Amino acid sequence: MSEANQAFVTLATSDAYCMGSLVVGKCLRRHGTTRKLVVMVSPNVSREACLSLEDVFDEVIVVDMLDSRDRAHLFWLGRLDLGVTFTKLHSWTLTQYTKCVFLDADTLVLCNVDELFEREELSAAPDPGWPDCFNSGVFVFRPSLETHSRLLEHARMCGSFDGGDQGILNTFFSDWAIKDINKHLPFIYNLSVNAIYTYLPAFHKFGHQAKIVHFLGRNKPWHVPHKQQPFTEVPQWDSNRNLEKFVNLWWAEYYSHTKLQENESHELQDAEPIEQLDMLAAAPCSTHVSTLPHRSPTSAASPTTPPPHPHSCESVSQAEDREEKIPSELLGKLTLDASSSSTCHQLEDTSPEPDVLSAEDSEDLEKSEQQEPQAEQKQEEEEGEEVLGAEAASDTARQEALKENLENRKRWEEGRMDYLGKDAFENIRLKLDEFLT
Ligand SMILES: O=c1ccn([C@@H]2O[C@H](COP(=O)(O)OP(=O)(O)O[C@H]3O[C@H](CO)[C@@H](O)[C@H](O)[C@H]3O)[C@@H](O)[C@H]2O)c(=O)[nH]1
Ligand SMILES: [Mn+2]
Repeated sequence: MSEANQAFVTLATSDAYCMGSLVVGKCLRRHGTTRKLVVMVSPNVSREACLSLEDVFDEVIVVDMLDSRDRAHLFWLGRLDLGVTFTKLHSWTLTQYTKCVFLDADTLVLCNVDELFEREELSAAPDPGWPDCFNSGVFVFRPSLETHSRLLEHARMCGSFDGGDQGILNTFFSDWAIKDINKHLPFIYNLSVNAIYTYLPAFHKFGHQAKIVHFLGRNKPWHVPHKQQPFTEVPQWDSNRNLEKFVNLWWAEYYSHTKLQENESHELQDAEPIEQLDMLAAAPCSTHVSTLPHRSPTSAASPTTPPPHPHSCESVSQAEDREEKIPSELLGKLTLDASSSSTCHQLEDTSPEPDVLSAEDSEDLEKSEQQEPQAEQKQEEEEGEEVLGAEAASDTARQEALKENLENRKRWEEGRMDYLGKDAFENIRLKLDEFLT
């Protein structure tokens, strides 16, 4: 089978996710893939973002946005924003290729992974949350219009149990868990960063073999301000330091040159992943990564001096609310309209609302929507109460605790959250859960 008919595919439906797609393309190039690189973008993605992607990808293909609008299930997933992942199903329309490997925009490829093309549809790694399901951030598939329409029909008839593509794909390729072990990709091809927290000993033992890291979950590397020190406040968290290395590596890829100078030395060219990580841990955050040549040798999308991070003063939700944009230094001035609904194809009938949106679900959903700000406030109050209640010993301690609490609050209000530590989504969710039960 010809390698020319095979491609890596990724997807971005916003300029923020384009940052991730750009990194996916850059790291695949740098590790010398022989396959084509394709990115699907939705029509609302800015021209500047598309131009930047064109420097790295062989094809930038505009596809209609598909949104499940299945808020009930997305609520349980904790990610109301993921209805648009239905757009991933359009990957099956890329019939100019016979076999493809899909990579989420929040993945980081650490070495050459072309061997994935030896696998068959549908090969994927287990999901860390429910290992009998596969994670749809990395999977091998065969484009086919027939499969595409069957998938859409399946979505329409059955909906998705998580409101996103992963739910549909798992019920469509429902024998994945038991039928053929060759379709189980090793976890090192889709190492979710939360596994660093949930099974740190395994990460110590096997982490150095990782080939693709997946920043699964609400927090993405582009939310962590470049050069900020989000990890130093909890130095005892070994897992955070590991995560920091991956995030630094992601930024190094992001700022890497896409242009190859003849005979240029390649600082990080295809080194062993763990060596790269060590190097990056020691190197300043502005480390530049040189890339391998690709089809556009005269283009240079990245600046030589890294621009400041665009959202260093915003919370994840603030940033998401107003649709993040790629740094203008990199992509020029952006004029992204946050509302993409006009170009958004909904699967109106897809969401099995009458069947699946039980009264209880709706109530919970409404409750969460109404109470989120209150919950946040209560969280702050509780934090204060916990701290204040714990001391009671001396006024000085009380004042210090109060001061710290106020500082935390100020940091939060200024958008300087510790996303990967105290203010991690998991911690906030715990507080919300406490509040809601
Ligand atoms: O606004 C969005 C949201 C997602 N995506 C694309 O869809 C992918 C999946 O979204 P992501 O935020 O990466 O989801 P995860 O945190 O990885 O969550 C899990 O759940 C999702 C919904 O089922 C699956 O798509 C993921 O593969 C699975 O890992 C992204 O990487 C992008 O390629 C966009 O382009 N725009
Ligand atoms: Mn993902």
